[in-house]
Amino acid sequence: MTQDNPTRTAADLLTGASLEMTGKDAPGLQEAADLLQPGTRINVTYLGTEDDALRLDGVRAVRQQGLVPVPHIAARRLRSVEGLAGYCRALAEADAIIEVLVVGGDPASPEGPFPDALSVIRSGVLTESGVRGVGVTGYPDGHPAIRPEILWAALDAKVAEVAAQGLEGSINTQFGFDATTVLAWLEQVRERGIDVPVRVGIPGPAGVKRLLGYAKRFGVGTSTSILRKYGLSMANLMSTAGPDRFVNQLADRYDPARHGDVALHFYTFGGLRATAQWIQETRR
Ligand SMILES: NC(=O)C1=CN([C@@H]2O[C@H](COP(=O)(O)OP(=O)(O)OC[C@H]3O[C@@H](n4cnc5c(N)ncnc54)[C@H](O)[C@@H]3O)[C@@H](O)[C@H]2O)C=CC1
Ligand SMILES: Nc1nc(=O)c2c([nH]1)NC[C@@H]1CN(c3ccc(C(=O)N[C@@H](CCC(=O)O)C(=O)O)cc3)CN21
Repeated sequence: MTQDNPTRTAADLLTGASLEMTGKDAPGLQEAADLLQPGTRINVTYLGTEDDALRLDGVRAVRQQGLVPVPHIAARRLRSVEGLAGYCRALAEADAIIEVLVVGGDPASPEGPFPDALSVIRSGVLTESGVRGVGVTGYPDGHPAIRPEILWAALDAKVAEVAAQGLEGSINTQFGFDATTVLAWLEQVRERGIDVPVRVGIPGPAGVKRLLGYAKRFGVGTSTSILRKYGLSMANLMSTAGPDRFVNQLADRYDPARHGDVALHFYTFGGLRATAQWIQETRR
């Protein structure tokens, strides 16, 4: 430990952490809200299994709790420009168009006019709706269907476009289980000259079976050694695994000079209260 690189604790790193929910988690948010710091950002996903009405339920629930909604927009799921504009209008009416996260979207081919996040940002619809901040995604583990050089080029282009529109940029990463991979990826991001804040995605405490299922679905690395380091037991699928070790490792080795502005983002996978509780206990 040197004076210009003081050791951080997990509690330090948890300041300003954000959480993620789906539209149907709206009732669950009520049970978690009392555990969250005022002003906590809550992302509301844009799943193919939900519609705008359900997503808006989630967004409104966030507002009702005095928290800050960060709605997601999945480019490839949008059917039309009007559909995007309509969703943005509804968000504005719900006083929820402060910051959005634009993701590519999982459909193998686009369902409408937007093949990627960049085309949504370029459309100008977001700025016309009054958005001030736009987040984009990052992939410390890579993406199963997209080559790394494509991902890096897309990241450069999106961050540049967001800045050119005078918006506040940020990067939200896919969840992962390996702090070493995340730190190496952060160094690469900064070496490219990208200096926007990064929210490092991690799963909240959840059942092992569920975590592994989502990891497989989204192409997140789960080698035996990574899982062991994370503290997740493959031998006990019925157990629960929390991000304790991951967050401690990240806090130990985080160096602002090399990794830049970093916060944490929790994928709650249906466990909003469990995650909120974990954050509260770890911040103590
Ligand atoms: N929270 C969430 O919902 C998250 C979703 N994702 C998913 O990761 C994928 C990539 O997203 P972004 O980095 O925002 O990409 P992007 O929109 O910036 O696109 C980057 C490049 O990959 C291509 N691409 C995008 N999605 C694709 C797909 N599903 N299949 C094949 N090629 C695709 C695009 O055409 C473009 O060339 C998307 O499928 C996105 O939904 C990733 C992280 C979190
Ligand atoms: N490529 C990619 N696509 C995504 O859609 C995606 C990611 N990555 N990374 C993580 C986030 C978080 N995601 C999710 C997906 C589903 C639930 C969810 O709550 N699902 C319900 C029902 C699904 C089930 O029964 O399996 C649940 O109760 O778990 C939560 C977050 C989707 N997300």
